[in-house]
Amino acid sequence: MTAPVAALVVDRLSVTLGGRAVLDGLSLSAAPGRLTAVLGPNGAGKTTLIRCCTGLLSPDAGAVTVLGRPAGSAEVAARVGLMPQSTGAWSGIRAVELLEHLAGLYARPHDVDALVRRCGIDAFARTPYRRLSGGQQQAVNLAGALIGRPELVFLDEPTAGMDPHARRATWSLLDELRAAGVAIVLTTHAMDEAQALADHVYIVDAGRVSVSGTVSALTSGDQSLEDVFLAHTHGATR
Ligand SMILES: Nc1ncnc2c1ncn2[C@@H]1O[C@H](COP(=O)(O)OP(=O)(O)OP(=O)(O)O)[C@@H](O)[C@H]1O
Repeated sequence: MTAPVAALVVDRLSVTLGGRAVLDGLSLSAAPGRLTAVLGPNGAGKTTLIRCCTGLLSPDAGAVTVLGRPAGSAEVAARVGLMPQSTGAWSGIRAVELLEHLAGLYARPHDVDALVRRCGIDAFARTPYRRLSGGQQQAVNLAGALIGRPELVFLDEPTAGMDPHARRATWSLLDELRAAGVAIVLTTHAMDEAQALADHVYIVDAGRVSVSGTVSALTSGDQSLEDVFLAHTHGATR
């Protein structure tokens, strides 16, 4: 059996911002039907990595290949989803209007009503975005990332601010996406989340991968994933 083609290949990526090396030769990959977790302390470079992978930022060195094409190329833009940490000010638009607008950008989008129900946002789908709670905004942002049926989706701390019900509902949605063959790249500070969801984990520190592997390989012996994280990263934001 041949190995599945990688959905994402990040090859020795380097980015300098404000005179500082934010990414420093970082390499990783992600496969279809797998959830890849990128963990790291505040300021480790996770969001910068996602910005490079989605074509929002050009690296100083290295390459990112997304679905077989260079990151940011027009051919793959419609096949990739992004849930950023913050969407900025959507302001007065209602969730359902936002999703209808986004659906119009794709050739084969999900049905908005069905996605609204599946993401548990029906109760507040007609509330202006700025009036939503933090966790409700996260749920809308997740729906926005999925509306175009992406083959590869980047989720930057998708469950931050969600209550345990919403978090578990999101986990089950991610399981469904994975089973449907979607490649999921997720960042989180919740070690239990990474432990529960990830097929493969990359722990990033100061812009490079300090250790990687499956959860079971990383946590062999008595170590929890948090122990491994603490052992392979530095505490202070630099
Ligand atoms: N435009 C910029 N100019 C200068 N420095 C920047 C810029 N954008 C990001 N940085 C710096 O790059 C570093 C990495 O930021 P990044 O947002 O990628 O971290 P992160 O791993 O996502 O952190 P967190 O877990 O807190 O979200 C930080 O120190 C940040 O201050």
